[in-house]
Amino acid sequence: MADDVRGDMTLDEYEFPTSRLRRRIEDPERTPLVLIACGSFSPITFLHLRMFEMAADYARFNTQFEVVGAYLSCVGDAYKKTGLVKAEHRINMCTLAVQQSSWISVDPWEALHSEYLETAKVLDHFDHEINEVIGGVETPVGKKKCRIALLAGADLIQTMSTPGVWADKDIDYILRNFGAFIVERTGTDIDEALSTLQAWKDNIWVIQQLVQNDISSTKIRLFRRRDMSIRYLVPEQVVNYIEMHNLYDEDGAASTNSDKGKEKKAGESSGVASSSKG
Ligand SMILES: Nc1ncnc2c1ncn2[C@@H]1O[C@H](COP(=O)(O)OP(=O)(O)OP(=O)(O)O)[C@@H](O)[C@H]1O
Ligand SMILES: O=C(O)c1ccc[n+]([C@@H]2O[C@H](COP(=O)([O-])O)[C@@H](O)[C@H]2O)c1
Repeated sequence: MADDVRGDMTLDEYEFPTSRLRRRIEDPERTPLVLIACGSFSPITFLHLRMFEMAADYARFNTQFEVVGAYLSCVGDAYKKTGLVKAEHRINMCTLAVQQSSWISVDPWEALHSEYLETAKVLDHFDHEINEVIGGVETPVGKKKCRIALLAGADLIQTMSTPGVWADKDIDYILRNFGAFIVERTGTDIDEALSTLQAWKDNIWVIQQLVQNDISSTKIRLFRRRDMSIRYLVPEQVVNYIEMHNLYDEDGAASTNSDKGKEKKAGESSGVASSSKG
């Protein structure tokens, strides 16, 4: 049965989405892996979706893991980041974006909370639902617990070495118990980003982008404000949703916070020509 995931649902109506989670693996040598991408997704882009495919290929060719599922978890409105539209819209856009995927799900649990939830708590939630409630996955040698791992871009892991962004105990907790698959990102020096995280290097897997893709949600928002096309940068259903709800347009009515201040920086780096609107 399809999962019921709607941006306007409440926590009381929430059920953990399981329809795209594979319940069995055939190779007894492999460890089942579930990838969790945490972020704003304001809006979700094709690069966010590509991250899952890149990580699955990486895991298959370079590790003993076997991917059995993946989740997008949108941060809640309390995060108050620049350009964040309401969680309701972000959940709906993510749900539309993964409609064609057989293995990527959207879990609205984090975003349905009115208070901010640290990523360590979000990963605990997945561990609880998948390994305690469901009990892991079947293998020819009995049930195995899944490895739950964070999937993130290099910029996110870099924030772990920026003082004051993450609690030290959370970095240790996440990288010791879960680990992270990190996708290279233009503009972030991966060696520098990892230099302070050497204690957990065995739990950090770095994925090269073989086709460099520098899409960012910031640029999508910027294009919208300048009345430029965002088609083929985000899934078609997401384009339609953004247009139907007038998201990321000039007045930013649906936003939890404004994008002011980010526009110039993003415009400079993306080579976007100034328009009369910009
Ligand atoms: N072009 C990219 N290359 C690698 N990782 C990316 C890229 N775009 C986003 N990510 C990763 O996707 C995750 C979710 O990111 P997020 O929602 O913040 O997107 P973003 O495009 O970075 O957003 P914004 O532009 O609003 O800061 C993060 O781990 C981020 O590092
Ligand atoms: O748990 C933390 O302390 C923590 C500190 C910084 C960032 N995060 C998470 O990292 C993600 C960053 O998303 P973004 O859009 O700011 O790149 C988002 O899911 C945040 O909740 C989490």
